[in-house]
Amino acid sequence: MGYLRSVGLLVFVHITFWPSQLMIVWCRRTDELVDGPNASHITPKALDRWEKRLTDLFEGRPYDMYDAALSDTVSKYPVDIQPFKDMIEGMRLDLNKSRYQTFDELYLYCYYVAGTVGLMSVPVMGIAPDSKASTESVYNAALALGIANQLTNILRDVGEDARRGRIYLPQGELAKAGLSDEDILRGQVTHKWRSFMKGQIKRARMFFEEAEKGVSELSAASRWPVWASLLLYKQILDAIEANDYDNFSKRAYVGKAKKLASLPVAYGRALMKPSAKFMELMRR
Ligand SMILES: CC(C)=CCC/C(C)=C/CC/C(C)=C/CC/C(C)=C/COP(=O)(O)OP(=O)(O)O
Repeated sequence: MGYLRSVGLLVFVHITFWPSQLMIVWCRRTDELVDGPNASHITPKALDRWEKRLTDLFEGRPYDMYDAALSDTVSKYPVDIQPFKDMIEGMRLDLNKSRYQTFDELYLYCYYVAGTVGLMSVPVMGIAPDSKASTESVYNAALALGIANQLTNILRDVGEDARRGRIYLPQGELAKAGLSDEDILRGQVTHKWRSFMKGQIKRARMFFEEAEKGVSELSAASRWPVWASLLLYKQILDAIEANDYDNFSKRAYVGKAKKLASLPVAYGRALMKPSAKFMELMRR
C-alpha cells in the first residue's frame, strides 16, 4: 500500500486544486522507485537509491530536474528531511511486514506512510499569521489527518489487501473480537465483523476530529483544499457503513454528487478565521 502513496498525493492535489511542487515531485518519484523489467514492485535497493538522492537534494545536489524542483522547494520553505526519510522507512517496513500485532504498531506504520505527508505539507502550506495556536498543535493536527486518512484507506481496502497477503489490522484486537486471518480471507460479513468494524471506524473518526481542530490555523489559501480532502476522505467511512461493512467484496467510494456537494461545505468552513474557536472560548 505504501508505494502507492505518491500516486495518492497526485489525487490529493487534483481533488483539492492545491498546486505544490513538493507534491508533484513526489508523485513523479514513484516511477523511479521500481526496478526490473516489469517495474511492478519496489526493491530495497531502489529505496536505498531514493534515500541517497533525497539527502543529496536536501544538500543542494539534485540529480535530475525532479530532484531540482524539490531542492528548490526545500530552499524556499522550512521543510525538514526527517518525514521524507521516515516515509522511505515505511516503505521498507511494508516490504518486510504483513501483520501488525497492536494498534501502536499499526499507528507507527500509518505515521511512516501518511502522517509524514501531513508533516511535509505544513511548512509549505504555512500557518496563518494571525493564528494563536501553537506550532506543535498545528503539526499534531496535520499528523492526525495523515493517520485518519491512512486508517480509512486500510478499512476501505481490507479485502483487496488480504488477497495480496496483507492484513493491516491489529491482530490482538481481531483476536479479542473472535476473528482470525482466515475469517478475513474468507471475507464473510458476520455480526462479529460488523462489531469489530464499528470500533475501527470510530477510532478513525477520532483522528479526523483531532485533525479538524487544526485546519483553521492554516494559511487562508490552504484551508479550502484541506477541508475538501478531509471531508471527502471522511465520507469513505460513511460509505463502508452504507455497504453494511462489506469491505471484502465492495469498494467503498464517495459518488460524484456527494463530492461536488462537499466543496461548498469545505469552502464555508475554510472561511473560519484562525483560532476563531479559541477566541470564542475566551470571550465566554
Ligand atoms: C490538518 C492540518 C493542520 C494540515 C493538513 C496536512 C495534510 C495535507 C494532511 C494530509 C496527509 C495525506 C494526504 C496523507 C496521505 C493519506 C492517504 C491514505 C493517501 C492515499 O494513498 P494511496 O494508498 O496511494 O491511495 P489509494 O489506495 O487510494 O491508491
